[in-house]
Amino acid sequence: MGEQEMPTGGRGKRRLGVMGGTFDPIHHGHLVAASEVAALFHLDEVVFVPTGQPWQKSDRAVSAPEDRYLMTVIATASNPQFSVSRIDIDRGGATYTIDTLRDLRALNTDSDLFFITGADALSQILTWRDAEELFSLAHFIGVTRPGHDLTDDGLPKGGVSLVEVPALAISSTDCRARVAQGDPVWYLVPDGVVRYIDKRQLYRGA
Ligand SMILES: Nc1ncnc2c1ncn2[C@@H]1O[C@H](COP(=O)(O)OP(=O)(O)OP(=O)(O)O)[C@@H](O)[C@H]1O
Ligand SMILES: O=C(O)c1ccc[n+]([C@@H]2O[C@H](COP(=O)([O-])O)[C@@H](O)[C@H]2O)c1
Repeated sequence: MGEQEMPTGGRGKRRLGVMGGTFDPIHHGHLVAASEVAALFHLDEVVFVPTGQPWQKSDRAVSAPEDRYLMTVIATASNPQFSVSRIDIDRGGATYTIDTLRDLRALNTDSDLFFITGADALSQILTWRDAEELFSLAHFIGVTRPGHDLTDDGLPKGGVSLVEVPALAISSTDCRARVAQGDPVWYLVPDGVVRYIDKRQLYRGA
C-alpha cells in the first residue's frame, strides 16, 4: 500500500498515533502495526496506551496493570518514535477510549490524533462508549489482522482509513496459552518481554 493522503485538515500540527490495548502481553503484531502506520501516515510519535480495566474482557482475568505497563515499556524502549502513556491505568476503573482521546487531546493541543486499531477491534467499535463522538476526536486507522475481515461498514465516511500491514498471526491469548503449556514465546514477543514474563512468572496458571 502506498503513501497515505493526510486525512485531517491540520497541516503543520504534530501527528500523534495512539495504539490502545490490553497488551497482556504486548507482541510483535502490535509493534509491526504501529510501525507500519507510523511510516504510512508520517506520524511524529506513536503512544502506546495500556488499558486500565478492559470492560469488554471482564470474562477473564487480566494481568496487573503495572505488569502490562512495564512489558509495554520494555517492548517499545528501543524505538525513539514510540512512547507509553499511563493515562488509562492512572485514571482507574473501566477504560473507555472516549476518555483516552479526550485526555490525550487536552495534553497534546498541538497534535492531530490517529487511533490505530486491528480489524477485530474496529469491527466492535460501535459497541464502545460514546461511539459517534470518537470520530470527532481522532482519525481511526484500521489495520489488517489474520483471521479477521477489515471493513469500515457502518462507520462515518472520512473518519476511518483501512491499511494493510504485514500479516502476523500472533495474539496475546495464544502467547498466554503457550507460556501456560511451557511452549516458547521467543520471537512472538520482544526478547525483554520473554524475560519479564519469566521473571514475574506470568501466565503459568492461565
Ligand atoms: N497480530 C495483530 N495484527 C494486527 N493488529 C493486532 C494484532 N494483535 C492485536 N492487534 C490489535 O492491537 C490492539 C490491542 O490488542 P490486544 O492488546 O487486545 O491484543 P490481542 O492479541 O487481541 O489480545 P487477546 O488475544 O488477549 O484478545 C487491538 O486494536 C488489536 O486489534
Ligand atoms: O471505549 C470503549 O468502550 C472500548 C471498548 C473496548 C475496547 N476499547 C479500546 O480498544 C483498544 C483495544 O482493546 P482490547 O480490549 O482489544 O485490548 C483499547 O484501547 C481499548 O481501551 C474501548
